[in-house]
Amino acid sequence: MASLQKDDDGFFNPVPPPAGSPSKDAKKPEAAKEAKPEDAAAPAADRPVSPENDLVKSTFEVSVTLADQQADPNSPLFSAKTFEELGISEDLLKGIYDMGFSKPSKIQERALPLLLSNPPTNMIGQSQSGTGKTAAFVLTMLSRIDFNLHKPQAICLAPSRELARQIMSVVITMGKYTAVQTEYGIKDNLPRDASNITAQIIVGNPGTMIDLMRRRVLDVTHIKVFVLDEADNMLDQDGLGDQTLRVKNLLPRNNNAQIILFSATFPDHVRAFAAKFAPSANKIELQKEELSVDSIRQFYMDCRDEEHKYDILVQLYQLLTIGQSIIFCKHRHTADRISQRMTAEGHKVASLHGAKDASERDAIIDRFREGKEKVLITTNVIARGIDILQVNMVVNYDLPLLNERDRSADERPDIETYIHRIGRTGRFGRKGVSINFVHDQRTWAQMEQIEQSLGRKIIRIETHDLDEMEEKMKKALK
Ligand SMILES: Nc1ncnc2c1ncn2[C@@H]1O[C@H](COP(=O)(O)OP(=O)(O)OP(=O)(O)O)[C@@H](O)[C@H]1O
Repeated sequence: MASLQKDDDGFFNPVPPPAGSPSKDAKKPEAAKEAKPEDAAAPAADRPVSPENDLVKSTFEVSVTLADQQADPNSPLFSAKTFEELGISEDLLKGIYDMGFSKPSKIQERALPLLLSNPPTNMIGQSQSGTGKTAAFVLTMLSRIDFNLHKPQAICLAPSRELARQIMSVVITMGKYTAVQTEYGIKDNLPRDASNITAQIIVGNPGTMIDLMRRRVLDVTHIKVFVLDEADNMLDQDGLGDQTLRVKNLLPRNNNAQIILFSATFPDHVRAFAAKFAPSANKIELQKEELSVDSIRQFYMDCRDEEHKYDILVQLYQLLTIGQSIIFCKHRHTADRISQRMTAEGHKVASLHGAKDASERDAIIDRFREGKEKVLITTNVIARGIDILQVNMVVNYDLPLLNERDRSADERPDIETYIHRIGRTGRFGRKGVSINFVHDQRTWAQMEQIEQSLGRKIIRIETHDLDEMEEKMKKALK
């Protein structure tokens, strides 16, 4: 939890367009309405695929089945409708098709008509990781603002700097046929003596947003839409809850902004607060057993001790670098130490956490996004929201525990953070693998609790049999 709170810092760096960002003249795919499997592969073409490489190839091939998944009523990617039928403006439709989207996902199909209807109604929306929630709230912000009014009209808050930058890149890409103007509410983006923000959409972190509002750099008189991405985390009293509430309380008393909360998880202890925060909201909820995505195969490896965990990670290096991988540790110093050791032993890895300065953080995530680094060793700082399609493996070097959120002695696993961490792979129908390292009775029991909570089997992989390991991975990614 500590790392999540400390994310709201650093310097502004321009966001590179997301990998595979649209070409200027791109049009709606001809066969969008009746996408054939081959057509569906187009959105994934941004990934650096080497055809001679089995694992990457199989990950690539899975995207070919996207059209099938979007036609399966049981899939979270299913939709019976087209984007045209959801009431989206022409300019925004062009932006969407430029991004290679041909059909909405389930959450987009269900949420967009509710989000766009008048009078505006609040929304609490839940959908599995990687199923397209960002597009739903970004399209709402872009649909509701008056482009002729040069005042802030939509605020979007996210828990980390990295996620705010990613959301902004979606706003810019989707809104490229509109006259939208945007500004960051992330630390050190604006000079201290900045005057009034005239941009319409502001995306950032709550600490900086409070500062901008208090200093009246951010005039909130005209705010019509207020979005919380990763809303359960943004509202959690053990997380960013206080700061988020302060942002809301700084909006004018009579302000009727549409409040939109999205997340893949809404644990019981934040549900009541969420309902108070977004009164009379339309609600889209998941059942407990729907929380984790089928396309992510979950494994565990039984290590002897802490040192053995490191050895196994090194042995896994070849598999980790076939696509891209994210390794989650509990502490920043663990992430740094592993990264330094592996680097000294000749492996190419990067580490990212909240203690690094912001310009460095931006450079590290950008390099990873561009595929220049293949292995990223990190903390919970990027457990949520980060969308990098080519990530096909996540390793929980340390399992996430509740005591990282509330600094208590609570050694139970943090199920929500686990769901978000493994959700960095298996994005929008792609296959992915997660591996948990356990090394003693305690961590074993914690993993069993995760297994029980999610109602899913976590499969053992032997630590001494690299061939078996590779075999299982290949099968999982097929
Ligand atoms: N309709 C669509 N067709 C094809 N791709 C889509 C569509 N909607 C979203 N995507 C892509 O799916 C990926 C996942 O979307 P997004 O990041 O919005 O997921 P999310 O639901 O917010 O996940 P998380 O809970 O992890 O934050 C992105 O790469 C996005 O561009």
